[in-house]
Order: sequence, then structure tokens, then C-alpha cells
Amino acid sequence: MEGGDKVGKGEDGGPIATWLNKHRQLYLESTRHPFILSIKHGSVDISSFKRWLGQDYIFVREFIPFVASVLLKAWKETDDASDIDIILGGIASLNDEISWFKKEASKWDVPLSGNAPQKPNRDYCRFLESLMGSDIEYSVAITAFWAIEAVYQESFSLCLEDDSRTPEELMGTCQRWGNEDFRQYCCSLCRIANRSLAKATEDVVMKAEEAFVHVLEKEVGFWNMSYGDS
Ligand SMILES: Cc1ncc(CN)c(N)n1
Repeated sequence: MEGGDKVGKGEDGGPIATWLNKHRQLYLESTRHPFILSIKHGSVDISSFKRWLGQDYIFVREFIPFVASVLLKAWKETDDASDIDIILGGIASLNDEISWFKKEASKWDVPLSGNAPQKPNRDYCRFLESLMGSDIEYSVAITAFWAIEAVYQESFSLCLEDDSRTPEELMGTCQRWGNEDFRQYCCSLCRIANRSLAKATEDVVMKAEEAFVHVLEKEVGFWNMSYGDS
């Protein structure tokens, strides 16, 4: 891992490194959002955090079948069986993640049932569903999967840096996605995506880049939602 590469950023010179530069402004908007910076600076409004927590639980419930669809595409299309092991590892950790959400929600008195998804969440989940179809190639789906994980990894690792003033009671949340193991997992997903893209047609590579941009846009919308009335 070259120095300076914080998250799996296509350090193996595949198309993802190119896209991260080409769409740098949007990538920064999604990974240094004011909501994340407010956690890092210790100025976060707890009602924003609680709104994000309730909405993210709804998102993760939709994310599980999406990851399962990526696993199925890997089984059908990949030439490297280790892809399946890595994606399966991601599904296993989602099982633990659901338990974490339930514990965290009860700690903050955030109701998880009867919580309606707000429009940015509904839009994001609809986008996930659009990627689950058998008409969507593995290269496109695995690129979106990497991007979704990488945005959270980079965002929450910001809140763990030495100069952070992250409130103690939010450290568990930041460590969940900001930790080194999750960064390594994102690097693995990035390598898988780059390897798949290297063998893809120009048209599929273009669709994967569009999916990458859509993920970044949906992530910005998701963070914005924590401010309420969206
Ligand atoms: C909106 C969102 N994006 C990404 C993640 C990380 N799986 C998440 N939990 N929620």
C-alpha cells in the first residue's frame, strides 16, 4: 500500500484511480461532508446523528440483498473464486452490523421499526435495486459496491484522525467503518473491481464509471438528509 493511499483507491493503476481524480470534487463532497466534519469537530447536532442512524438502518437492510446480488454475479462471471470469499466476508459482517444498529439505536432511543425512509434514502435504495438486475454486469455492480463501502470508510476514518474531537459516545460508530480492517476490505473490493474492469468492454467500463458517480451523488444526498426535512 503506497503511502498516502487511505482507502482502496485503485492504487494498482486501474480505471478507479483515474475516476477518483476525474471526479475528485464529488468524491471529496461525499467523503468530507459537513455532517462528517461536524462529528470530527465535536460540534455534531445529536438530532442529526439520530436521524442518520435511523435512516442508515433502513439503507443497510436494502444493502444486504444488493450485496447478495453482487455475490451471485461473482459466482456467474468471475474468473477468480477468491472474489466470492471476500464478498461473503462482507455479507457475514453485515449480519454483525444489524446487531450493532439495534444496540446503538436503543442506546440513543431511536426507534427502528415504523421509521419511514426519507426521499434521499428511497432514491438510493431504488438505485441499489436497479443494480441488482441480471442485466447489470458484474463489473458495474462490484464497482458500485466498492464505492459504497469506500465512501463510509474514508468518511469515518476522518473522525478517527489524531486532530479529531469526535465525541466519545460516537467513537463506536466511527470505528465501525473507519477501522483498518474495513480499509483493507475496501482495498480488496477495489482490486476485484479493477481486475474485472480490465477485462470489460468499453461500454461496460463507461457504465461502471456512471455507477461510481451515481453512488457519490447518492451518498451526498444521504448525508444531507441527516439535516432533516428532506
Ligand atoms: C448510506 C450508506 N452507505 C454506505 C454504507 C456502508 N455499507 C452504509 N452503511 N450506508
